[in-house]
Amino acid sequence: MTSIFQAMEQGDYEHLFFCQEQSTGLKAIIAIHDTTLGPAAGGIRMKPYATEEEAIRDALRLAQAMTYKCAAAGANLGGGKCVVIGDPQRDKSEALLRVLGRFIRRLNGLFITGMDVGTTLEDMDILRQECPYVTIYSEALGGPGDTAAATALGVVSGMRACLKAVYGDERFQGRHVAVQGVGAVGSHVVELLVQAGALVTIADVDEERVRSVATHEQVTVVAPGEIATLPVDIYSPCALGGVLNQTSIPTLRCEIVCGSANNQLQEEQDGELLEQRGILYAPDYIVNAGGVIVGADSLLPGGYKQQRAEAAVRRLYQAVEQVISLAKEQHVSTNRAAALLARKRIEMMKQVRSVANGADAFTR
Ligand SMILES: NC(=O)c1ccc[n+]([C@@H]2O[C@H](COP(=O)([O-])OP(=O)(O)OC[C@H]3O[C@@H](n4cnc5c(N)ncnc54)[C@H](O)[C@@H]3O)[C@@H](O)[C@H]2O)c1
Repeated sequence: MTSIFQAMEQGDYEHLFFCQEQSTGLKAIIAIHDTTLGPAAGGIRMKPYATEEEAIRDALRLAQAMTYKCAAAGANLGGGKCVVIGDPQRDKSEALLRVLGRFIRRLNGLFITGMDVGTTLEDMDILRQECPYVTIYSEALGGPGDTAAATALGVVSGMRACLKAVYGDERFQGRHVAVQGVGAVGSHVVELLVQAGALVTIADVDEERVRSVATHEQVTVVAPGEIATLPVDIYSPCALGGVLNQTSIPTLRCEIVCGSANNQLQEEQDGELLEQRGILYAPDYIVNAGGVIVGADSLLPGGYKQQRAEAAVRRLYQAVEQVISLAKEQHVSTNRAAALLARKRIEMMKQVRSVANGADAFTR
């Protein structure tokens, strides 16, 4: 890696914090990318990184991705990430989590957080004892609880915006959706689609999962290898990343791709391949932002309120609508339009901030 300051300068990062505590073995890095739109939001990832450099790189990369996610999703949040160096099975302890909570509390709301790979909702409950800036925690403690349902609501709101753009009608009646992966998010997506009157086909490598979800008469099951190429209105990847690539895109037979899986496009240019095929792609990092949006609600006056949080998640409809219209206007793919939209929002608020600073200077 180039020097740390060079890396920060290249990606225009605001802060990089290193947290160390001997008795618990805590070694954590908190990257704050951009707080123009609001406090930096991002989860806590715990992984046995091979080197410190790898951990720093991951924190920087993921924090930047969060800036774009929040901005494009219309949230008033910036981007950050915390990575903890260690094996979650072996090295995680209550004391380590509480110390980390204290470090995050010291940042005074600059960074708000929840779980990610290697951390759980139970871990967040422990951190929450030390730090009010942990925004995803158990319902029993007054928090939003597991965010899979909110993520699914965001995905289905994104599907509605896509249906409206493609067919001029956002309703699901008579529409056919193929859901790939019916885990935490996918199972909720299926439930919402069934309620809305869609025909749903599902596939999962875990047969137990398939059995538990295929209980409605509107739901049919196919083998995992078949789900992506069904002739459907919407293909919804809710399992793995990289499913949209040079090999898979020519075989798709859907009008819309909209699902929760992270990093669905193997390469940025796969967005153009989808566009050339006339398939509308709802950028994954926008439609799967429901969890982050729900978390931010915990910070509002009176604490977490489910109805208010769900209303905010439903507004992902408008975020997707904006991306679709910007893509048309600029003749770019929807994934490029999402990045443009994110940059536009950040630039707009940077200008507002400079005006505010000017006014402050004047009154002083
Ligand atoms: N949970 C959230 O709130 C959330 C938020 C944002 C993004 N995401 C992303 O959404 C995706 C799903 O998340 P989740 O929390 O539901 O995970 P999960 O592990 O609960 O569910 C994933 C499901 O996909 C199945 N699967 C794996 N490989 C498959 C294949 N080849 N074909 C069909 N099914 C397969 C698994 O058996 C599992 O049931 C992930 O990419 C995740 O990163 C989740």
